[in-house]
Amino acid sequence: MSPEPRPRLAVVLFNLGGPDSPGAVRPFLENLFTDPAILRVPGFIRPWLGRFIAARRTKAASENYAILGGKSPLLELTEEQARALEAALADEAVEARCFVAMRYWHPFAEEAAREVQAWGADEILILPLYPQYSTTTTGSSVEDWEAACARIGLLLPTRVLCCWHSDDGFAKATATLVRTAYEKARAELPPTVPLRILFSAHGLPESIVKRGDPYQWQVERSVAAVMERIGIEGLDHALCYQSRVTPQKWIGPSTEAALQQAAQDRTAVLVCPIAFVSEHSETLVELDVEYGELAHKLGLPGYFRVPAQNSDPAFIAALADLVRRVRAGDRRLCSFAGARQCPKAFGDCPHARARALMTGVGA
Ligand SMILES: C=CC1=C(C)c2cc3[nH]c(cc4nc(cc5[nH]c(cc1n2)c(C)c5CCC(=O)O)C(CCC(=O)O)=C4C)c(C)c3C=C
Ligand SMILES: [Fe+2]
Ligand SMILES: [Fe+2]
Repeated sequence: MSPEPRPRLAVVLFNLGGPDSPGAVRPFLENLFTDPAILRVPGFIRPWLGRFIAARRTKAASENYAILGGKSPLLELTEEQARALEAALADEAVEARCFVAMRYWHPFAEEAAREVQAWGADEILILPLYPQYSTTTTGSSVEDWEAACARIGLLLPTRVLCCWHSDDGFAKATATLVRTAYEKARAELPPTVPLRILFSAHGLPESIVKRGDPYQWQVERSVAAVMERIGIEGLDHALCYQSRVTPQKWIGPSTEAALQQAAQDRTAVLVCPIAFVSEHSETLVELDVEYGELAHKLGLPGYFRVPAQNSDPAFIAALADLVRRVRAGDRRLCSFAGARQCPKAFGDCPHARARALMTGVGA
């Protein structure tokens, strides 16, 4: 007798996406800057203002992607994570397959949703590759996914993992990467030179945080969780924010200011990306090239970087564990069935409040 077929679980990984050729840079930026979660201006101005900002940003962004061979490595790396996660979930009571849905470039949510439909999934689990919830990232992708599913008539039981900023597996895997890089940097530095861990997160306009976006608070929680797992008493560390791309006031301190502070303190730095789990232009160009040059100009006694998690086995195991726990209904995770109901487990996810503030709907 052949065994009962296992129910099919589609795990959908959300990420931001990036251009796959030099010609894609401008339309990718147009998609990004016309997203109402990113450009919060009245709807009638957004299309032209978004396109205008995108046009102005195209040259600088193209120069960055040119360093990476004219395209972002994000899709390839996210696909690798998807395959590794699938392998880690191979022995489950469900048959799990991972799909990638990007927000601003291919494969868009609708392309991913069609693949899920064609595969014949029985249930869906949304796993954003953003550890911290922001209305500009996970929030925007969830809206986009729901709209895509409605368009193609994909109506399946769906669980959404809202955020995993302090997850034990994520924090431990990251702490191991930090410790390894720390020991390597320490070995290269003279013993008298101090070394500071600089956690660098993607910035956000301050107005978005003031309207209730929980991202900054969750980033702080991630830093605390990783530091706790590193477990070395009194380790010098600081948090800063990179990638400001609009003239408004963004949350700080900026990564530039943190490097200036390190120069004043005559300390070397080990930069650790804390809001990205894959390498892309903001790690490989902004951190490695631009801030590396700035560190050199400022005369820092050393500049090192912790690699992003990518498909690090401990990190993939942490993602697999999250998938299992969300399916099992672990109330300690902030997951929800249907984007408009967040249980605010542990009271530590102000995500539902953020949604209400953004959309006027909800909690
Ligand atoms: C107002 C603009 C932006 C906000 C707010 C923002 C939030 C935000 N973004 C990420 C993660 C990524 N951003 C990436 C690229 C990217 N982001 C912006 C603008 C905002 N992001 C731009 C204009 C770009 C394009 C690159 C550039 O012009 O410099 C990427 C992908 C990059 C790649 O190489 O593929 C990621 C990932 C987070 C986590 C976040 C807020 C929490
Ligand atoms: Fe961004
Ligand atoms: Fe939530």
